[in-house]
Amino acid sequence: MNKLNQPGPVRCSCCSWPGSRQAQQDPLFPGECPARPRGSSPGLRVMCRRCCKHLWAQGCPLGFSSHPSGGWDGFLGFLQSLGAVFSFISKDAVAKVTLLETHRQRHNFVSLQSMVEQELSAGPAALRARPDSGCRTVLRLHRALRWLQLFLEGLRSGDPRTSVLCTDAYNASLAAHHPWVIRKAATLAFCALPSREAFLEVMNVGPPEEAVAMLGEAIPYIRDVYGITEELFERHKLLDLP
Ligand SMILES: CCCCCCCC/C=C\CCCCCCCC(=O)N[C@@H](COP(=O)(O)O)[C@H](O)/C=C/CCCCCCCCCCCCC
Repeated sequence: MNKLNQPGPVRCSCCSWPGSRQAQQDPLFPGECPARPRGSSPGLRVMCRRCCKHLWAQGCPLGFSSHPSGGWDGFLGFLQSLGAVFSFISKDAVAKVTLLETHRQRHNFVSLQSMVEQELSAGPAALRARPDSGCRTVLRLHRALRWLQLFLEGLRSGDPRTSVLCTDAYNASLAAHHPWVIRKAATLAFCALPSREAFLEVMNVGPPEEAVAMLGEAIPYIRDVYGITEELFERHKLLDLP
């Protein structure tokens, strides 16, 4: 039976995220993530989950639930598997995802858009004064997503120097928003990154050329997700939340 005609929630066959009613009624809703990788790497499953533009744009509950069906757990596990040198990064990511998940459950947000609307309802000044708002937390992860996009584009290009790729991606995205000490610590950590082969292998989608092909499919979705968030935050003047 067509997934759109099924009673109950439609689930992405890739990540099992249950689509919202709005998403289910949308003829564009694919019922599965178009960036579905063929392998089972937690890191890439997460990338895939997070990069389904339909789910994100049309009702994915913020798109970064830490619930197993939400996807972040896998990526964070991947980050943690990189070792102690990356723990200050993974701890920050875990803290931010946990905060967002708490907000999502408390307020029943069904989408990024609904979170922005709700948090702005008290006025922009009140939102700017909140150190724990969902919007400022999403903004930090949104900037990290830009890093991810640039880094994966570099990996796909064939350049074997992962540390250089990572540093360049960082300098073109997150670095401008970090104090000196964080920039130094991040740049040092990047020196400990595994090789390009190891990255492609951990994606677990087969030989390197298949992993590269999968990146070619997934990166456009990352760009879309980034663009959707950027446009939303720009429209509401939230791109410089302190
Ligand atoms: C809406 C977007 C959803 C999806 C986003 C997915 C992005 C996945 C990419 C990377 C995961 C790492 C997440 C790191 C988040 C860093 C956020 C940040 O900028 N935090 C700083 C500011 O926070 P506040 O103090 O204002 O609350 C914080 O000071 C930073 C702490 C740690 C250093 C962060 C360095 C980030 C380097 C990112 C590269 C990750 C390297 C992984 C190697 C595979």
